[in-house]
Amino acid sequence: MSRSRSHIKNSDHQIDLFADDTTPESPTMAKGGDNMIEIRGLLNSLDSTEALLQHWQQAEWIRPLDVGFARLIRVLSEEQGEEPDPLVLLLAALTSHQVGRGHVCIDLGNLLADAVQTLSLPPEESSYQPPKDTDTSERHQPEPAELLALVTLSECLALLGASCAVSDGSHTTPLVLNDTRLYLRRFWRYEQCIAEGIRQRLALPSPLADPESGPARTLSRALDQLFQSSEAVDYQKLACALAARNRFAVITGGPGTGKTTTVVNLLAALQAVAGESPDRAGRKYRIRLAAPTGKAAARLNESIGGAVSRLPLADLPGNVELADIPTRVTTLHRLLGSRPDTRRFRHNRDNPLLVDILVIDEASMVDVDLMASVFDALPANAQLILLGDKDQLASVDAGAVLGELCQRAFQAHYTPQTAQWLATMTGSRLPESLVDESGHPLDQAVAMLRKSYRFREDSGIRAFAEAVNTNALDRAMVRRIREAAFDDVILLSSPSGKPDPEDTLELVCRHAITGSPEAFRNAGQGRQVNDQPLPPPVGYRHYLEQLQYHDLDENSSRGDWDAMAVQLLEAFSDFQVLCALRKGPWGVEGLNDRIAKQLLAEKLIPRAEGWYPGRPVLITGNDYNLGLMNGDIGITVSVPWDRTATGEPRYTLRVAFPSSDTPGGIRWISPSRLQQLETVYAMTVHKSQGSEFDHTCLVLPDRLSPVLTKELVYTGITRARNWFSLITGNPNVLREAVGQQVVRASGLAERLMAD
Ligand SMILES: Nc1ncnc2c1ncn2[C@@H]1O[C@H](COP(=O)(O)OP(=O)(O)OP(=O)(O)O)[C@@H](O)[C@H]1O
Repeated sequence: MSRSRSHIKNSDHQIDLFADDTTPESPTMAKGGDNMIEIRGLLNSLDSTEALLQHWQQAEWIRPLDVGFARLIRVLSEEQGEEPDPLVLLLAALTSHQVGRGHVCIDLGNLLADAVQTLSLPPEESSYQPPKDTDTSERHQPEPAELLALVTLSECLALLGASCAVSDGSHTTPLVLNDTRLYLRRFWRYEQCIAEGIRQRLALPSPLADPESGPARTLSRALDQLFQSSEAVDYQKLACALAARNRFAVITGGPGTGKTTTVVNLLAALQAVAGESPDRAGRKYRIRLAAPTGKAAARLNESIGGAVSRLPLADLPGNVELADIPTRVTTLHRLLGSRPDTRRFRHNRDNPLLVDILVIDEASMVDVDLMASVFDALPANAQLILLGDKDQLASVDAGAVLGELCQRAFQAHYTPQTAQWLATMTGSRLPESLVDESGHPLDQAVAMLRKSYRFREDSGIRAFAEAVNTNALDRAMVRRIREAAFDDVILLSSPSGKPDPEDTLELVCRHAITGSPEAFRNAGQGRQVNDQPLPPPVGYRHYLEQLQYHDLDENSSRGDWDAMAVQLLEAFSDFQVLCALRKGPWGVEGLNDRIAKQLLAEKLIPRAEGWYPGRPVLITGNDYNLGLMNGDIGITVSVPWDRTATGEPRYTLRVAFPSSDTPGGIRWISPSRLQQLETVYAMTVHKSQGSEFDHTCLVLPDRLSPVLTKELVYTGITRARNWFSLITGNPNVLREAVGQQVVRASGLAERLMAD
């Protein structure tokens, strides 16, 4: 079934063949010219298209994986007796490239309308010079946008539609075309699975839907006991009611808006309903709590215990006991049963999880692959509750599931029926602006918490984060921060007052050591949090001095060393430098190097390279044998547990990690056993998701790059619990960064809204 591709051999043929095309001709085509014909000619043969892809790979614009995928399409097509169209190969490679950039698919309309923006190619930091290859040195090697300017949407759709490597998903092909979205099959399937899992749960009837029913009355009584706020509208109570009614629900909110508090109350209310339900004969729900990373799980572990212990259990219907509300949080990988060397989990549709309710915290970090695995492993009628901050950076891997599901959360779009039900159940009347006759079923399952209980009204961290998030960061706000008008936020820049990279990077290093308390208002003195005095902000000197001056020795017990390591890890989490980039002087690599050298110069560490006491490390890949997860942080300590040949104690280095099994416990691991790690004086904002630090310093580079976005700056600011410092190589970069927003291509929201 070989097909000729003469229709794109030259533009005359193309115009004939696509005479009914409504897409306007591109200006480049209208201009015509030799160069255009030459560029177009690259799509005449498979070999020249493959050579071009390889050229882009050499330039590190696309990955070997992307070129390999295009080659696979060619091989599979040829096996079926079809010569694939070179344009199909090109689109296959670019779709794979987009997946590598976090997109679930490529929207061909957007691609052809603005290829540079859609693909981010060539990358802004690319310094590539074309190689002097004998075959290619004379030929112009076009950029993707130049090539794509010569093709039309209908041409792409027609060629993809005719290719044996592409289908609408109804049979197995490596590419799936859905309207104008082109997917790698795997990612189309993930999206299908998630959409199906949500849709099916939203359609399940709820015993709570009738406010007069027994279960609904129990829920209402429980909510009244659990929420005794005097506010006109208690959004936590509303969120709780809404999430209780649906087998799928999302609760989103900024830092400290009470997501943990709300979910604990929700679980108590659901157990009260179970306890009173004759169908269940007093059997409570099996509930599991999970988070995408070890760090996020540990943080929820810390906060949930307190919230559970404050529950007014005695006042609740249904004989709810403490043991009915879980306090142990596991990672999603552990819950699903990850296995080495395969992305398939032990729990799946053939071996579902034994759970009635699953709560996933920090759900913004869950990519489509993992989310699809969750739906695959959940029993069909199990309830799924996602918690997270919709405005944070999306997952590192493809997808922005939480963000998409919460696209309409701010306006809520509750139907009058939902508003009435909520009023009956909670006694709170929703503002009219949140009610919408044409609200969609998904809207009825999404709740947004709108009041921060962690940050006071006058908090700079809160004001700064809100301004970034709502596009309200103006000069006046920046001036206020610069002039230390807030207690908790400072903006530091080059002492010379001009953007000077060397000066500013020096400043970052000095700040990283002391935390610059003197730069904060009143030198950071005199603040109180929950009526307790708050110590001033610190830098890395704080934990390194704890390590230098500890008084343990060979006679100290393992328990003493564990206790010291717990304190050390806690002290380390009091400060963290965050940055946007990985490479270069403003990235993790450059900053780690510089900060380590400065710490060495100050004699806080004995050397700046290799392993040494005090070296903090971040695990960058899951290691199931050691039980370490991507994102875990450990600190290197010299311990006297080895023996010399004569039996004398000998000090060797071990890395202390918080134990994931025993709260407050420590695991000591020999550095030689650790595989994927990096020093963590500086950490990317991406890696910091799910973590919080008492004092966070965000370093922005002196030039804009595509990774610098509003979401990144917001996520960086909201990692700070009490103190936040911003250091920027160029003040304009902050303004420009918050003007850039992450938009990830995906069809999930549209699929769910299409019903
Ligand atoms: N309704 C409320 N009234 C008073 N204090 C509250 C209320 N809800 C939450 N808090 C307090 O606010 C703080 C933050 O609450 P919580 O940890 O539940 O928020 P969160 O949204 O989960 O925070 P994070 O951003 O850390 O995930 C806690 O100290 C909690 O006790």
